[in-house]
Amino acid sequence: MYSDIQEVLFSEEQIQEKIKELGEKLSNDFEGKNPLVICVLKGAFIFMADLVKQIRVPLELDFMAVSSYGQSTKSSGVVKIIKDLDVPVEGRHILIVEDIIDSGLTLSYLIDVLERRNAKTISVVALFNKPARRTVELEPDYAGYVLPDEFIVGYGLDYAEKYRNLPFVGILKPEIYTT
Ligand SMILES: O=P(O)(O)OC[C@H]1O[C@H](OP(=O)(O)OP(=O)(O)O)[C@H](O)[C@@H]1O
Ligand code: HPA
Ligand SMILES: [Mg+2]
Repeated sequence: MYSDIQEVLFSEEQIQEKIKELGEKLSNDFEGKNPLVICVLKGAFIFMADLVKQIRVPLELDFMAVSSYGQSTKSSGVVKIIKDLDVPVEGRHILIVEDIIDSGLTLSYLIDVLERRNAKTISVVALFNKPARRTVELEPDYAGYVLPDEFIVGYGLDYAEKYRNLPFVGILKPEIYTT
């Protein structure tokens, strides 16, 4: 598994440092709002777990599973809801927790769904941002690291469902996905 990685981009320690900063900002901005924090599965599961521990105001959690990449390193362009939320979002302050914004298709689809369900406010926190690949205009309200135009894995992010359990984030060797 480790030998499939070409380069480590962000260590476990660097990621935790960034999450602390994000948690501090979010704690200030969501004071008194009892936000519904939505984890976009599967990719965001580790980020969500680490982030909420750094948000020091009352909040509620829910989970939604969406998928558009499947076995590929490029978006299929079709975002499918695999698991929907358990609770209504009407009138709620929503914080969407994403691991990565790449083409932007997943988030723009999710924001549209939540707007139609009459959420009061919708904010987005994304640990990684790959602006070079955007096909729809969209920026996170809270952003961690900007990425080069490379396919990354680890810390929840997969290629064909593998590598999610790497504690760091790295660039996958191109021969892994081109063979
Ligand atoms: O901005 P985009 O181009 O839409 O890419 C970002 C989305 O793609 C990945 O999900 P994926 O469809 O791979 O599902 P997964 O989280 O289960 O891996 C990732 O976790 C984001 O949710
Ligand atoms: N890696 C893993 N999953 C992804 C990526 C990426 O670079 N972009 C969108 N989903
Ligand atoms: Mg994926």
